[in-house]
Amino acid sequence: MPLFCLNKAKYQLLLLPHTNNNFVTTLKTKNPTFKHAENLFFSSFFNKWRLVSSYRKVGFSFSTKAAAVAGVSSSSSSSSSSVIMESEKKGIKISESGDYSKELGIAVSVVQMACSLCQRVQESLVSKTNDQVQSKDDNSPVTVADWSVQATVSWMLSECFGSRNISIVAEEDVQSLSQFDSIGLLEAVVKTVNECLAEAPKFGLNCPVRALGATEVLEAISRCNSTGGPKGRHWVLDPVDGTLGFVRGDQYAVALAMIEDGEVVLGVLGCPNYPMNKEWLNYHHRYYWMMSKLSPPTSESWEKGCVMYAKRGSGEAWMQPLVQTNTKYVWPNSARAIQVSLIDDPALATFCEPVEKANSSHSFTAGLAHSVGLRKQPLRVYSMVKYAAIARGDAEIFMKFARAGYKEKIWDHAAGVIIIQEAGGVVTDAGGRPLDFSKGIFLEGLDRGIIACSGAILHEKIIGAVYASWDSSNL
Ligand SMILES: Nc1ncnc2c1ncn2[C@@H]1O[C@H](COP(=O)(O)OS(=O)(=O)O)[C@@H](OP(=O)(O)O)[C@H]1O
Ligand SMILES: [Mg+2]
Repeated sequence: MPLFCLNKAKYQLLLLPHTNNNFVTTLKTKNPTFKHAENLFFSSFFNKWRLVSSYRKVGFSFSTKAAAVAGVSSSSSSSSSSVIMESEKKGIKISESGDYSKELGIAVSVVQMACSLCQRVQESLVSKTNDQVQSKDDNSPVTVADWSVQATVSWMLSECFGSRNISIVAEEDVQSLSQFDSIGLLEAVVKTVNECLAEAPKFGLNCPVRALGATEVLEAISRCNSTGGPKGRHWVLDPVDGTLGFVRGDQYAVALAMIEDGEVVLGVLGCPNYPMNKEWLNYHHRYYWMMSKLSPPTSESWEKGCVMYAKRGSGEAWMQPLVQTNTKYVWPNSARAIQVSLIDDPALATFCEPVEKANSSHSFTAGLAHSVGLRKQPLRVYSMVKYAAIARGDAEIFMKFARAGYKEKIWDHAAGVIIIQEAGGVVTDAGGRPLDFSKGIFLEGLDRGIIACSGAILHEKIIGAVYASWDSSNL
């Protein structure tokens, strides 16, 4: 590892991947049940259909195609919102019903803004010891970034589409922030939101005419109190997905999706620390951060950060680099198409899973991996960056098996699922059925766990292994 030879054993240890090899569990194989056969048939049909649409050459095509996906045109149309006017000037077409071009264009700009906010806050967390981390009721750390992103995205979407017309389902609630002993935190959030909104023109959006006050910020956060459901249009936001990764200076994501009549129709995933050199996904981002400080800042090997997006039924998913300081964002910002990996041999495939054992059973997935012949170490990555890794072709499988009783939330999956599907992959529950985003904030009816794969062959193998081993597992 010449890159890491700092002649200090300490550093070599630090640079070890934060993954363990747990390929030791052996499983008793059982015959598939009738339900298994039925679900395999279902998933196989579904997968083949997906596969047919995904087996095409995408390569590195640039801007014009990405622009077409988002409906970019030079046409203008009348609109009362100044933010929309600005978007139109940028070339984002006002969408007709079912087109979603305007929504996609604005969502991508807003996520770019949110990523820039998060980067600033995370830099300050990584470089100093922080007093910006709070405890939520469930003891997970919550940061200024969570609330600030939620306020910013909510304010921007309300400006663009009208606060009365908009339904937003988002992770954070306003309670702990509005308590009297949170004044310092609220001040920090208001400051962070205003700093971010002041930069809106750089992202082709309009900033408020004057800085927002605390009441307006709290209002913007609490406006995200929708519970979604089977009818109508709902935006779904995870302001900082992978809070643990964020506070540890590692991977996290800003995830924004749009659900219409229970179906995810748009997904935007900002991954500010996603390394363009995929090998770095194996390492704790803190070391990447440290190395990038040591080596020249212009070095291409440290290039990181992207926003991925997709629109339902387009059969295409796209990735833009993050907007750099002093650069103006111009849609579609050198977007390039992304596609899932074509590897279907388990021995060559990489599987991802949550870092925390508490969030997914590492021993069960190690057993599955062993039984289908996966040989590589699991890639443990925080947040929906795991979905991004599959969509970009950097890994082939993502598995999550939460403990019994835990209900998965729609904001932890919506954006990632549609991006993988449009990039040519398959996402289902462990019974082979599509995830149901129509039932409110939870993925109700989820069968055991979530399986996302680059293609049908690996997907069928994993689903088969789940059926074969579930009854003997202690899940
Ligand atoms: N007990 C339990 N079981 C399963 N899942 C849980 C659990 N608790 C939380 N969560 C949700 O998992 C989100 C983090 O998932 P990750 O895949 O990033 O997990 S990990 O941090 O890498 O371990 C995390 O999202 P964030 O809160 O945005 O970080 C939670 O929504
Ligand atoms: Mg989350």
